[in-house]
Amino acid sequence: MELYKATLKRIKPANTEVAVEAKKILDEKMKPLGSLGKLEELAIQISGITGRLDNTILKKLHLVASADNGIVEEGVSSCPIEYTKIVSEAMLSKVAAIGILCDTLDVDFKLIDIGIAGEIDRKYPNLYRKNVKKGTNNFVYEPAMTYDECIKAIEVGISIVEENLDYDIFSNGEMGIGNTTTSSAILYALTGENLDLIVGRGGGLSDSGLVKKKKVIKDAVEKYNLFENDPIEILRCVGGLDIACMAGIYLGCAANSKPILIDGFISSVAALVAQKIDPNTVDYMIATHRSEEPGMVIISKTLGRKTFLDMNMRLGEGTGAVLAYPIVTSALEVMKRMKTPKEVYKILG
Ligand SMILES: O=C(O)c1ccc[n+]([C@@H]2O[C@H](COP(=O)([O-])O)[C@@H](O)[C@H]2O)c1
Ligand SMILES: Cc1cc2nc[nH]c2cc1C
Repeated sequence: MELYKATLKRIKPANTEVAVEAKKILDEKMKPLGSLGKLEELAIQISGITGRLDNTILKKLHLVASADNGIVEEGVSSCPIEYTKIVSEAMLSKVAAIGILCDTLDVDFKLIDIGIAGEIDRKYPNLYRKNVKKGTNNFVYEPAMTYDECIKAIEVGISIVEENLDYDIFSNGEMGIGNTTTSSAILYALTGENLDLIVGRGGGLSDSGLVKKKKVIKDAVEKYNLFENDPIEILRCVGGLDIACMAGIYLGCAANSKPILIDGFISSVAALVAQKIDPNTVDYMIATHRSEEPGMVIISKTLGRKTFLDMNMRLGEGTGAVLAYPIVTSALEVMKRMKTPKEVYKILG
């Protein structure tokens, strides 16, 4: 609880003066005003985040939070429950998508067991063993976790960012069968939007499964009286340990002036939780790809951040976020290396 409270005290808005200065520098380059579109926006945002005009991304860290969800007992996922553990190990062994993308794009990768039900017996150098609980409770019958468990998972996210402050930029993702149900429930409680616009098929749910998924979400949000409730109460009643940990990662990045790339649906819902805890956290977040889950439209509107990749992806793991690294890196290189017309004339004699 102490780390959570102390971190909230340290979160400040990004530096708008430096962002304005960055825009001025970009406007002077040899190009029509604003013609590099999103690349310019990214360079300006990152300048505001770090408070510097000479940003280089050398070290990139991708964090995946893995956890099981008790709500899967209700038949809300088509995926085998043991996949949370098996796919997590596949990621660590670099045979699942995210391990391969991180390898390809020179991104360091660490996985956090924040609540996997099974035990990972093998040794992995990049595994954080921070299990708070062996999967959450089924929220149909009781809150997914206690207040203390929820704060503990958030604090793990914060402390892992703080252990890795030698990195220039972070990204996150998750693995957890059933987590499109927990994230949809949070999104519903936070926004009160139409359930049909929020709830999707996740890993590939049947028609009858989808009806059940909407019903358990609606019933739980009403039962626990979550509309307009405090974000921690929403998170602990119907959320997941993976989402709590990612919310902590966003808070940790904001408190330490580090940019963080958001991934798809679940990672974006965790971003909304962090936004609700402190709206200034959004200054440090970079939305990347539009997941195919239907609720992404409402998330973008609520977060006020537009995605720039549309790859028809809905895997999770942070795959969309990691694909954005070359674009973000390019934005900073352009800002640093492009010249003004005067400089170009001088160079070319
Ligand atoms: O990130 C996304 O946008 C996304 C959309 C749909 C599914 N997923 C992944 O699929 C799993 C959850 O699906 P489900 O149907 O079990 O709730 C979980 O491991 C997520 O990483 C991820
Ligand atoms: C195979 C598989 C891989 C995943 N990676 C993230 N979520 C996943 C869900 C499934 C089912």
